[in-house]
Amino acid sequence: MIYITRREHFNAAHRMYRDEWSEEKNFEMFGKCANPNWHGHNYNLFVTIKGNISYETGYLMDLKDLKAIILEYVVDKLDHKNLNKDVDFMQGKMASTELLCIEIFKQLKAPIEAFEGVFLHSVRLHETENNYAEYFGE
Ligand SMILES: Nc1nc2c(c(=O)[nH]1)N=C([C@H](O)[C@H](O)COP(=O)(O)OP(=O)(O)OP(=O)(O)O)CN2
Ligand SMILES: [Zn+2]
Repeated sequence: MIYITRREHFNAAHRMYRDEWSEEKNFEMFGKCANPNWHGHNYNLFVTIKGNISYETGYLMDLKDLKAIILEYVVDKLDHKNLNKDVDFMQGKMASTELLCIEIFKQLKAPIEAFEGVFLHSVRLHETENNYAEYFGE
């Protein structure tokens, strides 16, 4: 069993708030992240797959194929978008690092695992230099 990781990058805007809460309650819970003026992050995404190497190619999976999947199913949907409004798989969800990380994992699992013998191990999402979430599936 070998693990290999591909890093991708996207920029996105968001705001932490709940519509049904008052402005005061949102600020109490989320502080500056509730500011009605949206703010953005430069997200770094690390996708780790696992499986057995083909000794013919030396590859677990061609990283060009992994890149294409991440771009099609995740990055193209998130880059330069508003996470609260524009992203189909984030509709009705809080735009936190944790939930975004879980949803990205769900987006990637099937297309990656369509490759024989390849499994999605984890998704790690860095929101800032200091904060990241990591999800290994259920
Ligand atoms: N559990 C979570 N807590 C917070 C999240 C999150 O997704 N999950 N997100 C935020 C905000 O998005 C916020 O914008 C983070 O930015 P910031 O506070 O500037 O980031 P840093 O922690 O890296 O900066 P410091 O200077 O260390 O505050 C907040 N919380
Ligand atoms: Zn933020």
